[in-house]
Parts: sequence; structure tokens; C-alpha cells
Amino acid sequence: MNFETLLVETHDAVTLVRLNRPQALNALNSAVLADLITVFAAYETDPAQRCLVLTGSDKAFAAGADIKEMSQQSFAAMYGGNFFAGYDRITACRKPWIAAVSGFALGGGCELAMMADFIIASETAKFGQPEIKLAVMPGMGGSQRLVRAIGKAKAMEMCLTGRMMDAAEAERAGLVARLVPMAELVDEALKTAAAIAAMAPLAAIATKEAVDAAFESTLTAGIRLERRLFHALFGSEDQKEGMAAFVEKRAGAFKGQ
Ligand SMILES: CCCCCCCCCCCCC[C@H](O)CC(=O)SCCNC(=O)CCNC(=O)[C@H](O)C(C)(C)COP(=O)(O)OP(=O)(O)OC[C@H]1O[C@@H](n2cnc3c(N)ncnc32)[C@H](O)[C@@H]1OP(=O)(O)O
Repeated sequence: MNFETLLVETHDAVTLVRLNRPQALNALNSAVLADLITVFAAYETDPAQRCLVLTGSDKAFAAGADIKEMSQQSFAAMYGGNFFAGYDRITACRKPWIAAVSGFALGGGCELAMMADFIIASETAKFGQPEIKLAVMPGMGGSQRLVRAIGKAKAMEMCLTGRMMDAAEAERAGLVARLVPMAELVDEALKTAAAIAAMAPLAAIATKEAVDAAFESTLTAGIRLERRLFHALFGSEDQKEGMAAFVEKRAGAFKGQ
């Protein structure tokens, strides 16, 4: 598939997607959104693809929604438009995906990274929600996901001051899973994605659903969902294969059934 704003490669069962608008520090415009919807739909419907990595350039994951495009938008276009429905289709992806962040992840760029299941960042990563400097506020989930990721104090300070959070602070605060040297970021993200892709696909989907539910619901409801998903996995052939492989001291071969 050829895209106007993305570079897409497959590495065995892993799809690597690179945001490719270097002239605008990967600012997210309508063309990027359309391309992301297409690539995520292809990923989600291809059983041969079991994990995805989304990354940008060394200098920027994404420096936000495209201000030049946004400045032309009317209330009607924003409120009645499909921009947000588009991003909802990305967050609805049931299969695992990782954001690999170097450089700027600001505004919509930080929000897009937080839509991933987890972020692996390089030491150059800089996160922020500077929308208030434009007399607006986060509009792609930042005010909700950031609080859940790092707590109210830091989230509120970042959203009200627009300050950036460097990679070390982001790791300490729990916004990112791990930090790796910039030169190794994509390779490390691909290696992590390959490890996830080697797991039983149904178990990966169920695990993602349960962990995401912890973000959204009460402990009791989450445990009830976890229990149902855990029991359901015992109906899969992969569960039999996974446990037999352990007993027989060999690697499991999972078919997604
Ligand atoms: C979401 C897409 C769907 C459709 C869009 C239409 C509306 C839908 C909106 C959905 C809701 C969005 C909600 C989101 O929360 C809102 C935002 O994200 S607002 C934007 C937040 N980001 C910022 O405010 C950061 C802006 N950039 C900067 O502060 C600086 O560029 C920098 C990152 C600190 C880097 O500084 P420098 O190293 O000095 O580099 P330059 O500033 O010279 O930038 C180089 C080049 O890139 C252009 N550019 C950078 N950021 C953006 C941007 N966000 N939008 C557009 N263009 C950007 C910059 O203009 C330069 O280009 P040049 O002027 O040289 O042509």
C-alpha cells in the first residue's frame, strides 16, 4: 500500500508505520488521519499481522494536529466533522500496537501516542499538551488519557502551562513503558512487537481488552470481565497448545484459534 503521509513496511508478523511529513514535524492533518484509518483497518483485518509499531522521525513523532489546517476549520466542520470518529476507529483497534517516540510528541502527537497500548521512547522524546498556548485545549483525548497515565498533578500542570515533559520525567511518571537510546528505538520496538506477535493472538486481544477495561471501569467490573475472558481462552486451541508446549519444553505455535 502506498500512502501520501506514511511509510509502511511489514517485518514478518509486525507492521511498521512511520509518520512521514518531515516538513511539518509530522503534524497530523486530514491526509494523515485518512492514511492512519486505512493502515489500521488493513492491520486489523490481516490475520498474518499480529502487532503494529507506529513511529515518526528522530526529531518528531508528531508535533500535534496541523495548526495551519485547523486554523481554517469552522466550528461546524470540527463539531460535525469526522475527525474524531476517525481517531475513534484507531483506538477501537483490538490488536496490540506500540508507539515508538523520539523527539516531539505534542498535542495531538502526544494524544496519538497515548492511544497506543504502550509507548517506548528514546531519550530525546519530549511530550506535551501545549494547546492552551493556542487558546484551545487537548481535543484528542489528552485531558483524559494523560491524567490516567501520570496522575492529576502533572497532567493538570502540563495542560495549563503547555510545558513539555522530557523522556526521563515521562518514564518516572509512567507515561512510557521504557526508554531506549534513539539509535535503537525502532529496532527495540520491532523486537518487542515481534515478541507480542509470537503470542497467541486471542490471548493478546483478550489481555488488551481486560487491561484497557481497568482504565475505564470499577475494580469489581474489571475483575468480572477478566474472569470471563480468562475462562473464554480455555475454549481456544491455542490454550491447549500453549500449556502443552510448556509441559513438552518447546515453543508454542499459535494459530489464533
Ligand atoms: C488531527 C488531524 C485531523 C484533521 C485536522 C483538522 C482538525 C482536527 C482536530 C482534531 C483535534 C486536535 C486536538 C489536538 O489536541 C490539538 C493540537 O494538537 S494543537 C497543536 C499542538 N502542537 C503545538 O502547539 C506544537 C506546535 N509546534 C511547535 O511548537 C514547534 O514547531 C516545535 C514543535 C517546538 C518545534 O520548533 P522548531 O524546532 O523551531 O521547528 P519549527 O517550529 O520551525 O517547525 C518546523 C516546521 O514544522 C511546522 N510545524 C510544527 N508544528 C506544527 C503543527 N502542529 N502544525 C503545523 N505545522 C507545524 C512549522 O510550521 C515549520 O514549518 P514551516 O513554517 O517551516 O513551513
